[in-house]
Amino acid sequence: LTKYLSDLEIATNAKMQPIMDIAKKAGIPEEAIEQYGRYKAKIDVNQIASTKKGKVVLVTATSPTPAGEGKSTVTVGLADAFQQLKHNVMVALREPSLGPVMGVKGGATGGGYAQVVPMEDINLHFTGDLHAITSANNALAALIDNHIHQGNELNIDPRRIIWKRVLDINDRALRKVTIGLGGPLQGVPREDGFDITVASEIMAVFCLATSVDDLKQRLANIVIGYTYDREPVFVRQLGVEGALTLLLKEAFKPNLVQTLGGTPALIHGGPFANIAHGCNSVIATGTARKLADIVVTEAGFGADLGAEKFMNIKARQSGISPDAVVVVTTIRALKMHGGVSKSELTIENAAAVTTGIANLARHIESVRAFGVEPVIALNRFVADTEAELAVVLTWAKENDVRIALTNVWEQGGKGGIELAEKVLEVLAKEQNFHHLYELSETVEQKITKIVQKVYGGAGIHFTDSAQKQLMQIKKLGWDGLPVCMAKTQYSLTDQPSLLGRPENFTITIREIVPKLGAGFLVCLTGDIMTMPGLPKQPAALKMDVTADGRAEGLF
Ligand SMILES: Nc1ncnc2c1ncn2[C@@H]1O[C@H](COP(=O)(O)OP(=O)(O)O)[C@@H](O)[C@H]1O
Ligand SMILES: O=COP(=O)(O)O
Repeated sequence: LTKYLSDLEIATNAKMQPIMDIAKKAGIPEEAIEQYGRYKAKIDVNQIASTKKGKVVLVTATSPTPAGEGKSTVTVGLADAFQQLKHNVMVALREPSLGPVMGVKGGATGGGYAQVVPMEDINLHFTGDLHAITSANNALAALIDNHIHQGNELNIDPRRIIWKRVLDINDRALRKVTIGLGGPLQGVPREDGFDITVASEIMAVFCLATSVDDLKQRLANIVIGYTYDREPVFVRQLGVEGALTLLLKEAFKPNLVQTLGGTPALIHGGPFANIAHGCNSVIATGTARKLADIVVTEAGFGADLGAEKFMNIKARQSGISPDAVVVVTTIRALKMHGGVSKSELTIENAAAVTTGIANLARHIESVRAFGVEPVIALNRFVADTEAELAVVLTWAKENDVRIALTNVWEQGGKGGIELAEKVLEVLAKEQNFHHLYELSETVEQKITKIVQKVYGGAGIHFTDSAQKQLMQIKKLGWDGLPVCMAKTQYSLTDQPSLLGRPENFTITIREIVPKLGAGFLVCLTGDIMTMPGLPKQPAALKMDVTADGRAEGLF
């Protein structure tokens, strides 16, 4: 195989335009731009007066392999293709978490010649937003424990605090901890635990808030736990929503960078889609819509996760509904769903593609359940053979689904022209977007609809503790909220090893966590973890800094 440059080498060799030129291209007024060096800036959205509402193209995927199937790559390449076709286009992406960067999956800045740059900055500390979110989350945790230590006026039951600390690193050793040890001066001992920052409700609030004031109100509404009388305790009762907002107000401004093709890109917020809602911030997508005729954005993992939550949570709260949906799939993912082991995914196996295409079919049906027409982006890898590609291209034609063989990783925007043309066909038609459920339906009905119409399963089961939590949620009147399913990304079921297109299965809800600041109920299924662990060979092992100060091993 031809020696391909790494993502980092391509990004490092690229000649970036000064961010002020990118901002000008995007139509952002100078007074709105707060530069962070020559190639990054934060945008004061209050200085953008435009009332335009550009069309939104949501990029999702089929159930992925651990490496991911190319949503970020296709998002960037498709936007560059629209730009080559002379459309006024912007990208809206989530910010990478250091969890996957140092762990299994790697970065989230696309790949090959379809990347956002400067990829090294974006994949590491960027403009500090994730650190700000971590600090705000942990400041709240410290303020809760201090309240208890100083006399516990609110009568908080230390055994029923649901607010956890966070860290933006995969660290299984922190999943369950005991704090306050060492005697009366060290606080009040209790069990605690850490989630990864991108699972924090602060991240969700940050991504769903429409203004600083809305951010503050949402922070005030966060439930941190319950009193000894089982009454909920809100942040506002601690009187710290102002401090938390102060810690977040600069981070709350979306970040402007560029693609390798010079397309303006806003990157802001980064919730995972398996344990959180998986969409970049409303303020970034909303701002991009004010500036561009077409906004290409993505939601995490497969259509059963990020896309479902985009439709039922982000679109419902923000009014930003998709005008087209791109479903990214790959020969390797379909082979995996056709029963091929991960170590053999580069070996030709058209028959396995034929079997695994059932997973793609399921996701196409799911997108159509929301009244939006999907376009398949068959993201081509060098190992793909004509016979394997033909299986998918033929299936799409026989099933009347638009499809484009997409080569943006190798060619940048040029490799996405056919995809852009197919998406433009959909954008030219009125869509009949609708949510999957009404908020007035019961929590059980909402989850059942997702299981049946998106996962393809039969029904749901609540564990005893989840049943008790549901009863309390109903008693407190919180059951009118949408649900945010926390489920494995590998399977349509809650069992990671059940691939392909399982049917007649039940999803088990083991815990329900009310997130009143974000405005949804997180329903944890199977063994999903909100603090992932590092793998045997973390990506960190390949990272280094050369003698002349250059990064190495960043993908
Ligand atoms: N066509 C392709 N050929 C080779 N590598 C690719 C291709 N598309 C994506 N990749 C690589 O696969 C990984 C996952 O891509 P990414 O766009 O991050 O997926 P997702 O956003 O769906 O998680 C990245 O390392 C990216 O560089
Ligand atoms: O939340 C997960 O997002 P990716 O699919 O981009 O890894």
